[in-house]
Amino acid sequence: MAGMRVQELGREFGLSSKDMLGRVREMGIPAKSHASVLTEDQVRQIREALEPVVKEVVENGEQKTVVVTEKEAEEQKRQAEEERARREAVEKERAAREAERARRAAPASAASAAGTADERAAAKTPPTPSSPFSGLEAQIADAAERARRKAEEDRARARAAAAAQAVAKKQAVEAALRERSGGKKSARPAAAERPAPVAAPAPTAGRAPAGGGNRFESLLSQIEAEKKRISEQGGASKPAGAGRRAASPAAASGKRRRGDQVVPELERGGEDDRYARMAVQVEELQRDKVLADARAAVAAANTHEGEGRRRKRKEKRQAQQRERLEAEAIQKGIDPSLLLDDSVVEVPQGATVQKFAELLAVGPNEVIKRLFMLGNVLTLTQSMNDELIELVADDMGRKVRVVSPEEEFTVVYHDSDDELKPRPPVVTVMGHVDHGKTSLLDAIRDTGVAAGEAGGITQHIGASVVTVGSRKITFIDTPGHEAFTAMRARGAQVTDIIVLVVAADDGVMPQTIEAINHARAANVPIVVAVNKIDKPGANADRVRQELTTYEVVPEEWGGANMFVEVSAKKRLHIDDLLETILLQADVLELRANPDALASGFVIEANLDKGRGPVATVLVQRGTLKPGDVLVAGTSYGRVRALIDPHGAHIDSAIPASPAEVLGLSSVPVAGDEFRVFEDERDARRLAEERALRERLTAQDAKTHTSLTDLFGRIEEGKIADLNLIVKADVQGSIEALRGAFEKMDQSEVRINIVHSAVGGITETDVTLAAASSAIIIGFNVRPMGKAKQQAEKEKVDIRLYRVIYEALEEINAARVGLLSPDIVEEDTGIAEVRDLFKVPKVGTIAGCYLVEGEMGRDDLVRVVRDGTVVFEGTLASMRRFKDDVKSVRAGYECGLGVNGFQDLKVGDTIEGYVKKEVERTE
Ligand SMILES: Nc1nc2c(ncn2[C@@H]2O[C@H](COP(=O)(O)OP(=O)(O)OP(=O)(O)O)[C@@H](O)[C@H]2O)c(=O)[nH]1
Repeated sequence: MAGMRVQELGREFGLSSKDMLGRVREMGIPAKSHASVLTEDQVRQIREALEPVVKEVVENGEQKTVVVTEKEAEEQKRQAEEERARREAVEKERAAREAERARRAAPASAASAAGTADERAAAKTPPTPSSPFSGLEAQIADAAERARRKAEEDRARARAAAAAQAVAKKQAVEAALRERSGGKKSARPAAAERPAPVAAPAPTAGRAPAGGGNRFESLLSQIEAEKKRISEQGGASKPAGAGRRAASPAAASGKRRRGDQVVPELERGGEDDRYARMAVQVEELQRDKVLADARAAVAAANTHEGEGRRRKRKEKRQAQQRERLEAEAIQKGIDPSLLLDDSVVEVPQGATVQKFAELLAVGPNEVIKRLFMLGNVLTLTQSMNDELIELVADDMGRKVRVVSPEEEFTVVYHDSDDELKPRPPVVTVMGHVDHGKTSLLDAIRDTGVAAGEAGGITQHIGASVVTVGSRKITFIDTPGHEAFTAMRARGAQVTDIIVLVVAADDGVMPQTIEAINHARAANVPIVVAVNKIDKPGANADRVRQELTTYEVVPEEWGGANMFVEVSAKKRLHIDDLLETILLQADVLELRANPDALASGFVIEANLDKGRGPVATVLVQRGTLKPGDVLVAGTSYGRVRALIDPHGAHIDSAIPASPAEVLGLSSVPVAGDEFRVFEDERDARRLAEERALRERLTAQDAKTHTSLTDLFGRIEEGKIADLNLIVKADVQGSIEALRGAFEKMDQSEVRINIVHSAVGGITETDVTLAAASSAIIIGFNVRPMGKAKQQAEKEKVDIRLYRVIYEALEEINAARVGLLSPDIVEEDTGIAEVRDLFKVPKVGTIAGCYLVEGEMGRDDLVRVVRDGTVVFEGTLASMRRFKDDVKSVRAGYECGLGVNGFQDLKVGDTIEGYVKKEVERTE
């Protein structure tokens, strides 16, 4: 049952809706009206409270449910009073009527003196009326009156008896409570004060019906006396022997002492104990209610407080976790929302199908099926690449985040101020070709050696350390921006200062500018070494002047760059340069924590025949020692030996120190980060996962950069360089293109011409393009041999142009994602010229063999000789034997004439093509 209305419950107890509502409210149960629905609990509570005080009484042969409370008892007394008054009035009236009847009957009795016994008997009962009808009426009225009176008397007696019993029981309750409440009170001679014993009213009541009219008087007076006595007694007993009277008898009689709850003898009392039970129950109810309220209040307070505390703690923990995740996400360069979203499942990079299924709690078959639908047939133990992981998850409506091993093992170093110790600067030398980078490094090393390392012969390990007084400077041996960029591309930020070498006789050159750009991109300060000042044409000021254009401004001119004029060849001012580098280092306040597990970058690595994989590492933090377990890229191992740039075995390498490391499992790559692990297993795991990832990346790399997706890739940050292989019919085109690129803004994407040459596009070009993810640009050249097929296979983008302008425009557009719709030249057929015929008035006709496809009469054609397009135009004629035809298919011979081109040669190819506009997909 869902609930019950107040009125329904009232009906159950024989109470009016109003009464029931009052009771419900008294119990502290909120109910607005009689129609309010009570919950099951509330109904149970009300029943428990009311049932003990509900008593079945029999009245006039009918069963009736009566609920009695103290108030009702008083009401009953009041009614008894009223009844007594009414009865007195009735008695009076009856007496008057009797007198009247006697007066009327007097003549009749004289006339029938000799009447029968029946008549006498009749005369005794109803008075004889004056007329036969009036007599009968009087008799009927009399009989009715008597019956009514009798019923009233019975009712009054019953009420009086009930009231008397109630009083007696109340008294018994009082006595019982007094007894239970302690010896002192029970010792009071209360009984002696009582005018009548407890049981007295009952026999009185029992006698009542036997008596006449006055027996009610007597009974009621007894009740009254009893009431008064109880009132007085109750009031007197209250102060517990103090002798004080209660303020009012009603108050005294209506209250109970605390602490007296259960009166077992009364509990057993049956119907007669109604009053007592009621009193006890009311008290119990009140006490229980108060206690329950109190308990509930305490519990609520505790719960709220506890809940509050718990909630606060939970909230704090969650906030901390959120902050930590956010910080981590920012550190790792990922979207924090992915880390914070609980529904995102983290899948390690290169996870197998089985692992993926496990992580997503789905059946492996389901994954395999979806992979199959996506065109990838993978088995349980095969790895999924990032894209597949995301695709399949997306397909399943799940959110995943591919976690790279790097990310998994990413550590955030926090060194306190006192742990940081000054460290030497790490310097890279950059500059234009032949401006003297190598010479300068040699000069510096010589100077350094001369200054500190007696007899030391610097061996090439990728970096060298020079000593200047008590200080050291570490130089990265590989000069030029290629190595610097390659390192940077791998995330290696090893250089603190760049020494920009500018030949004083040559001035600022393209690679000088590139070097400036790289330095700026890496946010590394530049110290300018104006070299070759020994040369006759040297003009250091011109160099200064030119560099200002690129915001490299000498300090003496108010700029931020220190300039030193040197001669690497003559070893002039090398000391000054070193001092200046140290000054710049001072400005940078370079510091590192040497007391930690070592980490840094690989500067160089190679496979030594005798020593196995050898890596030169630059320690950036901590101290590297032999025996350390390190991971460098996909390589890991225990450091078997540490060798310094002088070839000496050392037992530690501190921050900014280069050292050769022996003992690695494989050869790492320059720019790889290295890290010492406490646990060799972790090291192996990270290395293995990285190796796996590399293999997957290699698979992915099949799609090389193309102009179409160039912008997308730049946007995604996947590429920062656009590598080009330029093939042209003449050298001039290449030079013109190179010049044009140099003028282009290369701040977003740097354009590198990886390779350039005159001639058709060869398979070697395609291989090189695939290796360097380059785009092949051809000016008036065509792919030769199998180059085209290979390019298709390797997904190398080949772009063919006729003029430089077209190429520049398209590259520029591609960089900003504004490539116009692609006009694709779709090859139709290729014909080989095998013979030549001179036809009068028509010109040269080429006897051809269709080697590929199907060429149409209206196709555009180009004449290609040694991979170079020698002519482009349309066909003048297409014939098979003597007939003009619309098309010729592969395997057939035909005669082709080219409009406006007579210079056809045997060995040329005539390529047919059509132009088609293709919607861009990006
Ligand atoms: N007169 C003079 N010649 C110098 C000086 N420094 C270098 N050279 C010469 O310039 C030429 C190029 O020097 P390198 O040190 O090889 O220049 P680089 O920048 O390393 O050249 P790449 O490695 O090709 O980029 C050599 O012939 C040097 O001898 C100098 O201070 N004075």
